[in-house]
Amino acid sequence: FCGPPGRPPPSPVPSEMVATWEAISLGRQPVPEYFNFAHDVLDVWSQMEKDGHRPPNPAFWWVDGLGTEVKWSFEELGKQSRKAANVLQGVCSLQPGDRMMLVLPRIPEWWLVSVACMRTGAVMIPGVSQLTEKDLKYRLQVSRAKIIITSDSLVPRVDAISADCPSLQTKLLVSDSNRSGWLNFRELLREASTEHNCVRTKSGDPLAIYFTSGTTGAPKMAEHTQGSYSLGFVASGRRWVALTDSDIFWNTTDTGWVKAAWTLFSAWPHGSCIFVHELPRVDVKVILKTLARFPITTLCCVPTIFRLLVQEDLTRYQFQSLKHCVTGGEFLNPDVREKWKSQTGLELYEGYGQSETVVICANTKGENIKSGSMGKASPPYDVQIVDDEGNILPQGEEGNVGVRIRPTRPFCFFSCYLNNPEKTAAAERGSFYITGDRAHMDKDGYFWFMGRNDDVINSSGYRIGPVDVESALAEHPAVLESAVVSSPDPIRGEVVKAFIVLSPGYTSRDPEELIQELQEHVKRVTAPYKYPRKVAFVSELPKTVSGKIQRSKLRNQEWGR
Ligand SMILES: Nc1ncnc2c1ncn2[C@@H]1O[C@H](COP(=O)(O)OP(=O)(O)OP(=O)(O)O)[C@@H](O)[C@H]1O
Repeated sequence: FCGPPGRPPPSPVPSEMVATWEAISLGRQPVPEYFNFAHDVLDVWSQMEKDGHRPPNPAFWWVDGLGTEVKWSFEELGKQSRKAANVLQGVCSLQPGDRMMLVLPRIPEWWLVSVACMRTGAVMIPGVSQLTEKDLKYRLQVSRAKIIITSDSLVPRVDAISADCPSLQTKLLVSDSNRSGWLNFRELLREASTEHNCVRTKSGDPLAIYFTSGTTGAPKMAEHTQGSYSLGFVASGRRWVALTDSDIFWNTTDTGWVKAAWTLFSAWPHGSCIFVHELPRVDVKVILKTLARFPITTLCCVPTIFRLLVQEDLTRYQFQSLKHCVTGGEFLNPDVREKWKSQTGLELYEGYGQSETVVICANTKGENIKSGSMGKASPPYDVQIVDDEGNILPQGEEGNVGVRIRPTRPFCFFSCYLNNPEKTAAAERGSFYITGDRAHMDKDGYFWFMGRNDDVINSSGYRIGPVDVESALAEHPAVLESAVVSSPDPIRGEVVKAFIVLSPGYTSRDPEELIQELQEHVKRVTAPYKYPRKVAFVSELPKTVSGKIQRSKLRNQEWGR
């Protein structure tokens, strides 16, 4: 079933088919020379659906919270995405290998266009709707994207810079109204043919480009291949996300982040349904009501959202079908996991990875969870703690999280930072790719995250990971959330400073007294040298649109950078 397009796909038994993909995903079988997710996965599921080999739940289920719903079977998804592919190849003249920027809110067209890119062999470059004119110009210029597809809100920003982007030939708008200089995607889709021959892509052909967030210089373009993403999530989709063809999986992520692609490539190989709520902004009440109202079986949110969810009285909600919850993208405080578990009876499985990779570590279903650890290495990755030269460090020692890339680079890995051989080389030390994160591994192979390289605090010779201090603070009822960073100190060089958002009910406490209480609390629950010598109460923490705490902003503020 990895054969060329054109031939009707055979209809194997789902379990056999998924087992083959999983064996490839685990590195136990070679990656086929040719692979195209739309043809080799989605169209095969469509056939199995027709043959009655799949439960009747949709492949895609979108709600806007106002009563509008879109439900597609694999067959309907196939039909609509073939129409979309015809729009891209026809009026937009997109050729295989051409790049397309995809900046849409959580609307069904994001999934359609992603699949249409696969069908046409185009390379998608997802981005978030918060991109400024400057961000858009930079991304369009360096990627030389030929098309951008977006919605109304971004039109003025794109129009303001498109004259400076010579490669940009077509602007596609997803809207019910028309704009001068823009093609209307919805109108074109309505007219398009449902007949389309999927392009025969090689597994090594590019599939997607993700811009890194650019914490250390200009954002870099991490390129993934067809094989990397299409097959790289099958194993973690089953082991970490525990997906089957009867599951309905909701990940609240923004479409511009890798997590949206992670979800797509985890869920659909298993025949699961991807559930989407338009969710224009994060609203915990909406999330809880949605979980109660729809038969969602599997949930993924960033830890920040779980931190907010556990502040609510969860016993007021009955989640009719929820049975498996995963999180990742930043550190999960053990306290949050325990509160979620005690209130819902559900375990929270943490995973760890990057835009450059698939899942690096995870707490998989059925394995013992060590609270505070991000789990064990996710095969086929060989993950080790290494020094700055790439030498493997002894168990328990803190170092860089490294993924082995020599003698064999895992297939499920970014190919390079495009146009940036220096940065690509700089991320490699010896036989390892260096993630930029610090951690240690215990004797059982569990990884314990300490912080990003830049976030680790060095105070009087002690190295302190911010997440340890934040987790200790999280155990105090006064703390809603916190961010811990280094702050200059004339004697110690740098000291630990905690920025704390107080829980409701604690805001009227005497600040000096509360600071002392919190400092004593941290000294009690973790090594005393880690306690925050400086504390500031704030109303909110700076976060990325994906909800991650931006410690670098607070640190720069402290150091006057
Ligand atoms: N489970 C986890 N625990 C702790 N940190 C995590 C976890 N999962 C992901 N991360 C953090 O998120 C990073 C990867 O995130 P992503 O690729 O989205 O880039 P980003 O957050 O935009 O960061 P960058 O600034 O490096 O571009 C990891 O390197 C790690 O620092």
